[in-house]
Amino acid sequence: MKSNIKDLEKRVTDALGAVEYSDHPLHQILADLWDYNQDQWNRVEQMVRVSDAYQDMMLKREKTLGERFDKHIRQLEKITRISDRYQTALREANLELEHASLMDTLTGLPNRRKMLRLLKREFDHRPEQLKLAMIDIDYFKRINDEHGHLVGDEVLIAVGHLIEQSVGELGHVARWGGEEFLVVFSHSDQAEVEHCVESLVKIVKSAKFDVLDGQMIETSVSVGLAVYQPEDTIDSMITRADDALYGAKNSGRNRYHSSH
Ligand SMILES: Nc1nc2c(ncn2[C@@H]2O[C@H](COP(=O)(O)OP(=O)(O)OP(=O)(O)O)[C@@H](O)[C@H]2O)c(=O)[nH]1
Repeated sequence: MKSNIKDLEKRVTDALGAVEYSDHPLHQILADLWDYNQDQWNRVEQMVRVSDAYQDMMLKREKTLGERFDKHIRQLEKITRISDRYQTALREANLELEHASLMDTLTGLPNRRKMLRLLKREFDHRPEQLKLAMIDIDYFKRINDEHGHLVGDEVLIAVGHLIEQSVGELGHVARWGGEEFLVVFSHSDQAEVEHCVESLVKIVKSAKFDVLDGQMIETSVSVGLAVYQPEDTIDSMITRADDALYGAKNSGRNRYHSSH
């Protein structure tokens, strides 16, 4: 607690009794002591001011650093979000590409590539269950020649749908190429498959396709059926289905033949 000089003088005078304080030898010593204390006090005050200024500066610097850190974090978050979006878009584009590369753009059916994959999988797992039906539209060239290519396309699409509907859950249908379709049956017995193929031939024959130019077009299909044999490979099964189809064509079309 800092004392006032007047208090001090009074306390000293009181302590010395009647003696006049200003004449006393202690007067100068106490005055010097007072000056010395005052100096110390000023020094302490100055140190406190320096310390406050230092703390103030440190707080400001901390704040600036914190703000910069937050800004960097925000930028990082933004970059991460952009990168996530980019990766998702890339994944989706890849899936779309993959899907597009496996589908026939005209009929919307799986294409030959996809069918070969499926065939390989089925062949690896349970070949003894496999039956293939190669289906070809009869005299399709005539439809193109008489009605034009666009009408031919419509007939192709319509026949593809009919085949898909007729086969249903029994098998998988693909556009094999041109006016040919391939059906893979992997879990049905021979009688079931033969019945399916036979009714498919009838259904196409009795259908009337209402196409672009307003005319009703009729057509038919020929089918070659290959049932798995122990020595078969995928290629040999396809060849046997093709041979049977050739037989059906040569026997007058609008029918199915089984390979031997
Ligand atoms: N419109 C259209 N025609 C196609 C397409 N792909 C193949 N074709 C046509 O299909 C026709 C096939 O003719 P051919 O191989 O002579 O057979 P076809 O006339 O059906 O006679 P058969 O098979 O012997 O009964 C050709 O004229 C091809 O141009 C297609 O995507 N769209």
